[in-house]
Amino acid sequence: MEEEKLAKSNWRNLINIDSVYNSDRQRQALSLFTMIAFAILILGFLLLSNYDVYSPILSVALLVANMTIIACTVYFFKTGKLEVVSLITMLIIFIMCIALIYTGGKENTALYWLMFYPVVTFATLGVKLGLWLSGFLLVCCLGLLYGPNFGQVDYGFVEKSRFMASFSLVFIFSLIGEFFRYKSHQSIAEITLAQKKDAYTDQLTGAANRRFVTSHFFKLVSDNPDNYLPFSILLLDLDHFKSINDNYGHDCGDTVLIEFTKMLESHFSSDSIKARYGGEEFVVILPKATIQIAEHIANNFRESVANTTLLNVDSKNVALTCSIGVAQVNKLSDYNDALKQADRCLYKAKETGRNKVVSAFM
Ligand SMILES: Nc1nc2c(ncn2[C@@H]2O[C@H](COP(=O)(O)OP(=O)(O)OP(=O)(O)O)[C@@H](O)[C@H]2O)c(=O)[nH]1
Repeated sequence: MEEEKLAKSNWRNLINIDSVYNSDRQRQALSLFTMIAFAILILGFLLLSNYDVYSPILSVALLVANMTIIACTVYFFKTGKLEVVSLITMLIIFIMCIALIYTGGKENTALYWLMFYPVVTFATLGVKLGLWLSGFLLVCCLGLLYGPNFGQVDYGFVEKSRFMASFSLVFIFSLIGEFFRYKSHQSIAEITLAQKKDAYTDQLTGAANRRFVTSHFFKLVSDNPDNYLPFSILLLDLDHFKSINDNYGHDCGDTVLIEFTKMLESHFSSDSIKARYGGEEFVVILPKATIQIAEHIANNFRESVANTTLLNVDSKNVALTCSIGVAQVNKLSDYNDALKQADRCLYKAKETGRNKVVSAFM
């Protein structure tokens, strides 16, 4: 599609792929809460069966971790703030991991329990935050296992080195897995956006098509009615267009449609929607415009079409005009009725001589 043709088509910026991002968010939420369910059970079980063996520091850390993730789950269901909940949960589990290494857990087996941390952090927080939190835990492990003694338990040399090696591998593999998952998700999102834009674009003129209006624009209006309603519909139709095709050929007819679309783009404000509804029929939607304003704008446009050369054949200008029917939409459910009204007005404009604007207001 020519860039020039679409230069002013800011309707394309209205197209989004929220559904793709919502399904990724759903994946993140499902991962987090399934893992949380397991974590609550395991932490509860460990605490109940080992409270007499664990050091008080570890028992308190496990209890606080369990209470916090239960509170976070409740908070998520009340507010839907997934990112905040994921971050708080992983920070609390981070502190629990430090307490585990520091105290050694039951019979100094704490190190085994740390392996899950990078896997869960990358899956729930993504590459950047996963890198920060898991990387920081790796550094803390290094400090606690090989650094100065702050009262932490002593692990054997072989145990420490094997743990560091395997924990680093889990960290690196989790990072690689999440990085490429993120990259492929981005490509899928870009492909989906391109396909969606393509599906909503009229191939000949580069204007929006009818599907854009009924599938996408309607949703925008129902989500933000105050930004759009009331709006006016202009139904535009080129006069005697068939004779252009018959006299100058189909390619010339196509050129006229493209030039007419460029006129629509340049004449109407960038927040209005201009769509080709089929053949030589176009719809312009003017947000927050009453029928009186729309009728005035439509008349200006009709005049400028009549005064513009849309087609020049053998250095001769071919005169073209358009007829326009106008109607107002006060609520979205009225759209189809208003479109029929605009269609009746357009028919009247054609019947009464063409190169006219007829509005449902008159
Ligand atoms: N070149 C070209 N012609 C098209 C296209 N789509 C529809 N048409 C032609 O548009 C013409 C529409 O003709 P009519 O519906 O009779 O309307 P009209 O000649 O404009 O007459 P009035 O609307 O009554 O003024 C037909 O000849 C279609 O073949 C297109 O994409 N390209």
